[in-house]
Amino acid sequence: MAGQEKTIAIAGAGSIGCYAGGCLALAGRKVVFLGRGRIVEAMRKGGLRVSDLDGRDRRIAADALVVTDDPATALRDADIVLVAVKSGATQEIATEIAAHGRPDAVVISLQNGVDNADRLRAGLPGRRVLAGMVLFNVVQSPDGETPFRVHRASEGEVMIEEGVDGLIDALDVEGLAVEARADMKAVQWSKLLFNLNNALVALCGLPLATQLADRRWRLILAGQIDEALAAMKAAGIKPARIAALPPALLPLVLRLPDWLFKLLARRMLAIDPNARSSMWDDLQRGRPTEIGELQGAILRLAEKTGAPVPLTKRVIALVRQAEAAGRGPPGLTPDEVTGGPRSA
Ligand SMILES: NC(=O)C1=CN([C@@H]2O[C@H](COP(=O)(O)OP(=O)(O)OC[C@H]3O[C@@H](n4cnc5c(N)ncnc54)[C@H](OP(=O)(O)O)[C@@H]3O)[C@@H](O)[C@H]2O)C=CC1
Ligand SMILES: CC(C)(CO)C(=O)C(=O)O
Repeated sequence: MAGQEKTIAIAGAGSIGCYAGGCLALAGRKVVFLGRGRIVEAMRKGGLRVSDLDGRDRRIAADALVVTDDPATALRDADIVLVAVKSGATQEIATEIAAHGRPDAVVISLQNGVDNADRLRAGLPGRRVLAGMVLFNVVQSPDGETPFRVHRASEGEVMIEEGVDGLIDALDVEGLAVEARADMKAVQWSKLLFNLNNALVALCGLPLATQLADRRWRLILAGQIDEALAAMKAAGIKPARIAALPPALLPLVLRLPDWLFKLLARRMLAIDPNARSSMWDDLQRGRPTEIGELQGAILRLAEKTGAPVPLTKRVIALVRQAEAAGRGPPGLTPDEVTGGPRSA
């Protein structure tokens, strides 16, 4: 696949889709954004602003963008389809790609969770579907800000399953560091460990940097990671190393006192002060969350292996309650999440 002339469709123009698509468009790639309502309207009206924590800040005028809410228009010419919808919309987007996409297009899931690429494969038999994983956070501008802005709020790469020649050349551009991996299942399980914090951020409502700097929250995250690692071990799953720390050391480092954690985990804490988590975005907008794909994946492993996951179950229940209440992030304290004071 020869990179530059390929047409890239962004299936789900939200935080990740607009950031990835924005970087690709700024690098001269042909990009078509498939989105919905609020964001399509904002991009058509005011274009797109793409910024990051390294100080890059670029704008793409509305008339230089191809933005549509029509799947046929977005997908019919695409050589590469980057899927960036939330997990709950995977089935629907697979149906749209099956109906309107080219049979030879390469479809890449950029979604969190361990099952989305497999779901796309099931909905797109005979098509080339690759797993991908985004390791950074993206913050969207508040409603009404013009132009609509997506800001990469932390460091990190995009990892994509290896196997298609020229794909990395087509996608690895300024602001979007893309790397091919042979072990994407293990990468997905490893990213899931980090994503266990999405629910805690959603439940407390604090910015990610503030929440992670507080040991009481880190103890809860460490407890969830302990449960997840034990369930993975019982199921024979070995998460990949995707960060400076090997997965097995994460709980240990998270349990360090604040001063030592801040010293050792500088990269983890190098986050824009406004960044929260994609699950916080969902509660904030009254949308269903991905709790069933994140903590839910650990619960399913536990049910198969018999590994005990009481904290995981409690976090799932609290997020479900918040979804049902529909009043946004509930602003819980660490004790309210655990059901009482917690020991180290
Ligand atoms: N945000 C982040 O920082 C990170 C997110 N991720 C993962 O990336 C994935 C995408 O997350 P994120 O970008 O935050 O999600 P967003 O909700 O910001 O973006 C998804 C967008 O897709 C739109 N959409 C859904 N279905 C369709 C459809 N059929 N046609 C057109 N548009 C559609 C949604 O519209 P509507 O809301 O109207 O349904 C929404 O605007 C998730 O799996 C997430 O976990 C991974 C790393 C970081
Ligand atoms: C990068 C990270 C972990 C940021 O919280 C994320 O994946 C998300 O918000 O979904």
